[in-house]
Amino acid sequence: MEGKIIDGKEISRQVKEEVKSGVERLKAEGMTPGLAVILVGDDPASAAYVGSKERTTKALGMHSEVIRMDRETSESALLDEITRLNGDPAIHGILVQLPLPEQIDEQRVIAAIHPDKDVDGFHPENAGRLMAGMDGFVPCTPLGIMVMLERSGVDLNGKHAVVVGRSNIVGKPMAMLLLQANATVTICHSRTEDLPAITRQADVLVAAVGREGMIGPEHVKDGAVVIDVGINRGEDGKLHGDVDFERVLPAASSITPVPGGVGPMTIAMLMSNTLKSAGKALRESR
Ligand SMILES: NC(=O)C1=CN([C@@H]2O[C@H](COP(=O)(O)OP(=O)(O)OC[C@H]3O[C@@H](n4cnc5c(N)ncnc54)[C@H](OP(=O)(O)O)[C@@H]3O)[C@@H](O)[C@H]2O)C=CC1
Ligand SMILES: Nc1nc(=O)c2c([nH]1)NC[C@@H]1CN(c3ccc(C(=O)N[C@@H](CCC(=O)O)C(=O)O)cc3)C=[N+]21
Repeated sequence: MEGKIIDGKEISRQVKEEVKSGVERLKAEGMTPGLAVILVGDDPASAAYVGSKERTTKALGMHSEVIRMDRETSESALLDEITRLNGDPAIHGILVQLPLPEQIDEQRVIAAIHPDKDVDGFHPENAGRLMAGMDGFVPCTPLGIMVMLERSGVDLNGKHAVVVGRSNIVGKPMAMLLLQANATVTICHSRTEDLPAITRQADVLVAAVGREGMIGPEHVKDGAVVIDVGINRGEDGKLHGDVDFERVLPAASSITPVPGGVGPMTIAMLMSNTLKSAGKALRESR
């Protein structure tokens, strides 16, 4: 049983330590990495994530700017703010917290962020770079999962990885990274027929759906590695994953918990991407 639960909190702590050292090295060269986060509206969950990003940014010695905009903000006012941040030399990363209110077109907003400051990796240029195997920003959640797998000694070479979910921010980039690591990859979604038959083939199963406990023991092969991306607020007021943790645990060779799994890695990789952006800006200024 020992070591079976992949400790995302601990691995994220290590990544953040490494980022902190990198920030100190850049500062010694006169460069302070800066991250801007835009929050539109006052959804409590979004506000909590933004608060935690702000605290972490500062704790690692980086410059943090949080822009809070009214729920009724127009798309053009948000685009103006992004244009200003695109031109601000103190800002190396721009994150617009999703979801956005319905009067604002998410795709247009994402496309307005300069690709070199797109630390979320959501811009179509960065999505294309990932698909083409070129350097660029990789979305933080799938990138964090790759770091967790590496540091837990999971070998992906030739293994069957099954990703449940095909969003642009989690499922699709996750599948691409697993493919790059030489896994054989299957992507499942809401139209998939006989989901358990496919997920039971997985050596590595990634659940990124947003339905509490939808992955049960009948979905999991003995000895599989199970990664739970889902963040669902349960009726008990607590956070739950997409995986029915207690019932899947016996079959899994290793498994990530919620909370304390993928979530903390997402923030750590956001910090890592911001450091990477600032490092690139410094090199290009020379
Ligand atoms: N831990 C973290 O850091 C993060 C966690 N999350 C969490 O991860 C989860 C997924 O996020 P996100 O990708 O943005 O969500 P989306 O809602 O964008 O995507 C969900 C995906 O799940 C698929 N799906 C829905 N129902 C089923 C089903 N019954 N069987 C199989 N597939 C299904 C959908 O299929 P279709 O395309 O056909 O509709 C879709 O592709 C959420 O709980 C979210 O909160 C997200 C980001 C970061
Ligand atoms: N532009 C944008 N980029 C994002 O990366 C982004 C976003 N919008 N919108 C929302 C989702 C969700 N997301 C999470 C980040 C951290 C935790 C996290 O740290 N979770 C902790 C628990 C936190 C708690 O207790 O509330 C954990 O799982 O242990 C969860 C979810 C980033 N997202």
